Amino acid sequence: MNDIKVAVMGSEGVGKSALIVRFLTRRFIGEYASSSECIYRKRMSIDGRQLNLELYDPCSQPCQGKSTLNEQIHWADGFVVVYDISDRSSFLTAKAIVHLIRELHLGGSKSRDTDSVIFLVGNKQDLCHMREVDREEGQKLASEGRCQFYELSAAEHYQEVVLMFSMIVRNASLGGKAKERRRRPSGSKSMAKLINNVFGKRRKSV
Ligand SMILES: Nc1nc2c(ncn2[C@@H]2O[C@H](COP(=O)(O)OP(=O)(O)OP(=O)(O)O)[C@@H](O)[C@H]2O)c(=O)[nH]1
Repeated sequence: MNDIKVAVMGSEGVGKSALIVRFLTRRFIGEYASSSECIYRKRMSIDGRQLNLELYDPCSQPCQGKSTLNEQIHWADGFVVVYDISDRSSFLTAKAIVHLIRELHLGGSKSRDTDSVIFLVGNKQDLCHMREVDREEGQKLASEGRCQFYELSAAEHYQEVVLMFSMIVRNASLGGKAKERRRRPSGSKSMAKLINNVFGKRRKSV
């Protein structure tokens, strides 16, 4: 079965955990523990193919064994880069992350193949009365960084969140890195071991 690894990235408090929990459990809880990083696992069927999804939720606060941004980028097949539409500084962080992913993961590749594995997400759309980042700015960054763009609310939207995650998983499964792993099954085992060593973290199944 195909393993697909998606990292959810962005600055503190933008709603990374809220989006993941919404996708995995349908619920919006309101407060989420953020003292440890973790990988959530889920089996999915996309286009009739069975996939094992691993979703990485980083820890914004200093914590033991914390992986670096570079490690997260090298680990993942697909990226959800989140900012909060009511917080401009989170948008600037998202911008820096998008550029870093393009440089490190995609090696500056101009191939169309790589265009669809970064999703830029403006979260907390329900706070549009406190908006600090215009939708057009998000769209502009997405087109510069060749990302897909979504504006949504983990608090209020369920279908949109599910659609967004389903699309990134689908695109990541078709991307170059996942394809390469499928061609080299023996390599994938040792890679999984290596990743476990790097992250050395608890895994959750939902
Ligand atoms: N209004 C509103 N609040 C949200 C939304 N998504 C998340 N929040 C709130 O934003 C706060 C931070 O959410 P988290 O999911 O913990 O954010 P995070 O990015 O995982 O934060 P760290 O783990 O600290 O990096 C919480 O109080 C959430 O309830 C949203 O769509 N709308």
